[in-house]
Amino acid sequence: MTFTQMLAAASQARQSLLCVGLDPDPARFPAGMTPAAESFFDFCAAIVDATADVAAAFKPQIAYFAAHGAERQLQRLIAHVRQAAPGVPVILDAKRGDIGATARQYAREAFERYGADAVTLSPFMGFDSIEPYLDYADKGLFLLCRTSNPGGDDLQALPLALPGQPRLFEHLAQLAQGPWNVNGQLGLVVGATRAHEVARVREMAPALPLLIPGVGAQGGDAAATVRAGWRPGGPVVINSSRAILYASSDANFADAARAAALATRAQLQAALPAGAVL
Ligand SMILES: O=C(O)c1cc(=O)[nH]c(=O)n1[C@@H]1O[C@H](COP(=O)(O)O)[C@@H](O)[C@H]1O
Repeated sequence: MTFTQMLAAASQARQSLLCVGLDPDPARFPAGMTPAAESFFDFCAAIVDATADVAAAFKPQIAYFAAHGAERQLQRLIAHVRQAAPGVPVILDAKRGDIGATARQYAREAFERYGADAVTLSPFMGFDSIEPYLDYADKGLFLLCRTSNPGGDDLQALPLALPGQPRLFEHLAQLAQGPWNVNGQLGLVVGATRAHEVARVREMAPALPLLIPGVGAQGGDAAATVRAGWRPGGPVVINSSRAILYASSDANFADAARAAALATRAQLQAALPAGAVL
């Protein structure tokens, strides 16, 4: 099964477009939970258990683990997702990008060490920095395209001296939809804070899966994002991390996370066109 098929099956089974982001910040752990390495697993596993039937995907952000030496906890967590939410894909958010020889090591890290189903990549170094990941033909590769942060404008919005003068992110969407997508593994990251550009990316890349972060804590418009990005045959998965993880800082944090995830899923579903089938 390819990553895209896996994502579609999970999205259909859970009637959900929601990706639950796993960004464990010890400064925000609930009362009574220590910042010890084990807590990274305990906290995230509780969130996974509470949202296992709501999430179409989980997206652990590797820096939140690696910065605290908690890589083993990330490995345990991904194994836990397999048990608690079978069939739900894990998107490892690593935003890697390097020369081919080094990229090969990053690919091995994502897919062999962690066993992720997909990874986020920075395409800034060009196609040969993506190529080593293509050897893992059943895995998904989400290329940063039009990111949610304000500084995304600095480079991504620059017009290129190419026919039609596409902006950098538009050109990238074309490459990912076309010549770079040799195994059909590519998807794009587009920020929910830029709903009108989600629509533009969808126009340039009608069939690619879109990973859309930026709802919740970053204030993106969840409904506008779905309307702009979802098409039959053009899947989307919309990530929310902090708004779910830290919905409560008390002992009831997992129940609060579940409530936040259910509310977000409902909001995303309500924005689908009438008669849409996931
Ligand atoms: O690739 C990403 O996931 C990503 C791309 C982007 O453009 N913006 C963005 O916020 N992200 C990630 O998505 C998550 C957003 O977290 P919240 O703002 O807490 O929902 C973080 O893990 C970010 O690193």
